[in-house]
Amino acid sequence: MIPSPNLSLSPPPSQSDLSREIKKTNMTQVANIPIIDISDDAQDQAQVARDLVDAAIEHGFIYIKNTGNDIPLKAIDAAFELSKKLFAAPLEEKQSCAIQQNNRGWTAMQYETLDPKNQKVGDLKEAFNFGEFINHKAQQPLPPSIASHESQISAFRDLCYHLTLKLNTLLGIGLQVTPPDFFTKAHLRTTGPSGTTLRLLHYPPAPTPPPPDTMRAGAHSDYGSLTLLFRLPPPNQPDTAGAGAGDGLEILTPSGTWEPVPVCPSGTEAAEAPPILVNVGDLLSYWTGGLLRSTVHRVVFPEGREGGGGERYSIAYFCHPAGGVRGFVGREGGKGSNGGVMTADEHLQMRLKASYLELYKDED
Ligand SMILES: O=C(O)CCC(=O)C(=O)O
Ligand SMILES: [Fe+2]
Repeated sequence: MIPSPNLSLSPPPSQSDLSREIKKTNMTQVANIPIIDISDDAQDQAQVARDLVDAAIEHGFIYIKNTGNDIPLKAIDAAFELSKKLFAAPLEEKQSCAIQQNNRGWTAMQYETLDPKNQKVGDLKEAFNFGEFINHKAQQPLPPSIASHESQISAFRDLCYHLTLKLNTLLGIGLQVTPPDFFTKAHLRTTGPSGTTLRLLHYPPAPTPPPPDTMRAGAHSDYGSLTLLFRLPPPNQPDTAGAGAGDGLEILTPSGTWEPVPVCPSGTEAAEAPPILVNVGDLLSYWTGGLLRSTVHRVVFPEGREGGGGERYSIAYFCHPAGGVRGFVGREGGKGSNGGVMTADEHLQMRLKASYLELYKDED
């Protein structure tokens, strides 16, 4: 059953144009994404749900206060340590786990092109995708340098899984879908295997000057329903405002401008850990008739910025509904096996084919 979100929901009033203009003349306008605390069960959950939905409608991006209640801060630190270890491993080790059409494994520098229509060369990044685990065991080869951390990776995936279930539940409540747990059920592991992927990303230090026509990650929207993004603050640099704002991640605004998304937005500078960034992906946007916005984003070289040009690590958790769930009509016009409506898996395959030209070169 396809949910029918309450389309009479109207976006919250946006910041006045005047204040935007004033800010623009003084400094880089950073994205005005709200910070929401979903970790405090004593809060009015209906209100938290409405706040989440409002942010998902207006921005498609939401900062989740990182209190450590949902994902212990130590687990995030340990995941970054693991990522550094993995990417520092010898090339042959990573090559032995090269990405397959099941979207699992290592993608070399410039192997993926997230914006194939506009990019002349692939993204200047490498990544490692972990697909679903079964009984805490990876269903794919792991590089020897991190093989002993299999249970740690599985546990981190589980923490992300539970956080996305919580977010899906709140979005269902906030949108008043019928039944309210519609999104949650579609994402339960018991509903079936899914394309959900934990992805470690490594961007090498930016060359000076950055190569022309090259992006760290080309402009794209995410393929799944929700994405969690963990980032590290750029060293030695406040990233909240000014010419050096952000770590290179930018979102496309409805007016067509790019706005940096700081790792530590204003008000969180003193927090023990940066907030977790959540964004709506294409599937959740299609499911809600476009009400929730799947915002286009990219990672640029920090041109003219003092910090952020060094090596960069991030961790993304792409949450997908069970692969057999139907109901997706892509704006790309892809056709599913039963006419115009795709399953979650069919949609994922369509998107992977567009960004991994080499991996699918032998197919039509
Ligand atoms: O590395 C980042 O900050 C963002 C990466 C991203 O958008 C993606 O992998 O989909
Ligand atoms: Fe993305």
